[in-house]
Amino acid sequence: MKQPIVGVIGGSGLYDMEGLTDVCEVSLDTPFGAPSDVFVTGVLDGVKMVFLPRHGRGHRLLPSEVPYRANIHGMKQLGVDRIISVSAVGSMREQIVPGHIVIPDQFFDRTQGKRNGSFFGDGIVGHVQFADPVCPDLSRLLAASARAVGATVHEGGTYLCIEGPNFSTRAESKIYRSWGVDIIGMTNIPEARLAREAEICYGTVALATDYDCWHEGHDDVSVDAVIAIIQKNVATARRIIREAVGSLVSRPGCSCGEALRYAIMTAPDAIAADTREKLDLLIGKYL
Ligand SMILES: CSC[C@H]1O[C@H](OP(=O)(O)O)[C@H](O)[C@@H]1O
Ligand SMILES: Nc1ncnc2[nH]cnc12
Repeated sequence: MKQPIVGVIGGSGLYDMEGLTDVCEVSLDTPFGAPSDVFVTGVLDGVKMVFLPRHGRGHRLLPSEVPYRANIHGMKQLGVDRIISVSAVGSMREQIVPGHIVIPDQFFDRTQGKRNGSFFGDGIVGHVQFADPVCPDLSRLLAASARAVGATVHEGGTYLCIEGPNFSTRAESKIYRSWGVDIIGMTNIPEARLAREAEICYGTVALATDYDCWHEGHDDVSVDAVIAIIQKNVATARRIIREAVGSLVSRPGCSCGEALRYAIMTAPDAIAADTREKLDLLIGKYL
């Protein structure tokens, strides 16, 4: 049975993985361009790991500039079957206090079309199911792991993804709250879509860093406030990952690994050879 290979995509404040043994830096290219940075591979408590800082080391890439397709394709090339995303988010609810952990189970897309959230196109059409955008098994494990390390964790919740890079206006923030969202960030939606198309389980550990700008009793979100909370809590995120990795089972019950089985609309003989080659790693087994 295939042993799990766990990918971690580190967000704001998480630019490396501690505790890995057999560490290697892997620089790779993809049919979708260059990833955010080199991938760091290694072993954590006996489990193979692949780490990538989403914004690159030194935090060089805007949320809209992150090469999401290359990042997920690179993870797939390295055999990753589960991705843990770590992200800083604003809280849209009083009870989600900065420092708390949220494991979202829904996303709401408010990006503005500047990112490519699909591997399909160029003569091949596919539509994956996305009603439940995160892996339920991985997310349950992440929530249990967060509890196990003593974090205050909110299991479930809707992550609203804005384009950024600026934070929201107060009017936007109040309207988003009226929509019933729980947290706000700028990065997770294209990743989750692409991970589903790549048949990789995806789950998010969201660290609440601020109350955005809707809360009259708190300062409006600013980078220095976000960084201060992340610095206090990044160790918790690392402990959650370690705890989760230690409890992984090799075969989850979810259907993420078969997301493309009924998704491809294009007749196999209508797919051009170069498109077929470009997508071979993702769809080859179905053609
Ligand atoms: C530094 S606050 C805004 C920034 O932080 C979040 O990034 P990530 O999801 O990579 O942790 C948010 O989405 C913004 O990109
Ligand atoms: N308030 C906020 N809005 C968008 N992204 C964020 N990341 C952290 N806090 C955020």
